[in-house]
Amino acid sequence: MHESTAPPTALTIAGSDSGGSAGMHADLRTFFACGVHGMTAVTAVTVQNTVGVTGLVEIPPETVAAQIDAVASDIGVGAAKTGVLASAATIDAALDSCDRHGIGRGGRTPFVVDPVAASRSGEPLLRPDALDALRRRAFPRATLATPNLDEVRLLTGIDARTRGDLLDAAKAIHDFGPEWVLIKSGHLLDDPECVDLLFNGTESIELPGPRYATEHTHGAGDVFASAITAALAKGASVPDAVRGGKRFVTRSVADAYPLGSGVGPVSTFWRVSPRSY
Ligand SMILES: Nc1ncnc2c1ncn2[C@@H]1O[C@H](COP(=O)(O)OP(=O)(O)O)[C@@H](O)[C@H]1O
Ligand SMILES: Cc1ncc(COP(=O)(O)OP(=O)(O)O)c(N)n1
Repeated sequence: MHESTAPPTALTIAGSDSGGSAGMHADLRTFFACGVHGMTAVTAVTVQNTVGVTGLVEIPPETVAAQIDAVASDIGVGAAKTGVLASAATIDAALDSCDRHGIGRGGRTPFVVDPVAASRSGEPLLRPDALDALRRRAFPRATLATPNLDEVRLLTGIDARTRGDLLDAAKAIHDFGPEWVLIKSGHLLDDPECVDLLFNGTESIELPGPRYATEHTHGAGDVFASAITAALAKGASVPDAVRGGKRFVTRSVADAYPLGSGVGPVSTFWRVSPRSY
């Protein structure tokens, strides 16, 4: 009998998107494209398409924890990331399980906290009580936190409007306890480029990238965090994983495609089926 070696593994603790553009769907497609076996702990089911989110049903917190326990105890988790965490109760249950399995700072397994708070069309994906739980439980365990500028505003009150404001934003998030912080610049619409900032309390690294004139960027943040998580699962350092993730998401935005009548997704299959360049 032929047995091959198992690939690296990564876990996403996230919500589903019925439209297939964001959330755990984007995460799994990115893990696949990066050669990593993807696993899921589903936190919420969203009713979502390219126009917006019209419903969200939370999975019971104990079921979220049970999913993490099931895959960590049997398959093993090379790296983990979060997406929609829904509520304080889900964050507490998920972080208790992560603690049991050495996921996050102080453990063996790198942990990327993407503090998704709302859909791009503005519908909340997080209960208000979850913001404090993110600060109290999730960030102190994070190897890397990856907020966008709306999430920075919600979590810190800092309203970053130019590239020059990103370091203050990174410092404020870093104060909550993650080892590294990645501030994403996609929402700086007046900036001709998309230059993100990586910070660890002493070192700050700029991640340059072009800004493409496309409205189809649904799922960009999920794809970025998942590509980073996949690289961490393969053993990359945080700066190398983030540089690789930036290349991956930039190419994904370059190949973004229209879908439905609203905002289309970034492409996660450009390595298999490239459209541009
Ligand atoms: N129009 C664009 N062209 C190129 N890169 C983009 C564009 N919009 C966003 N990005 C990049 O996609 C990644 C996700 O950024 P952002 O949109 O800020 O996060 P989120 O999807 O969580 O709101 C970042 O690396 C950002 O620089
Ligand atoms: C279920 C679900 N999870 C996350 C998001 C948000 O996706 P993200 O990539 O962070 O942001 P946008 O690129 O869509 O702005 C979502 N919509 N649904």
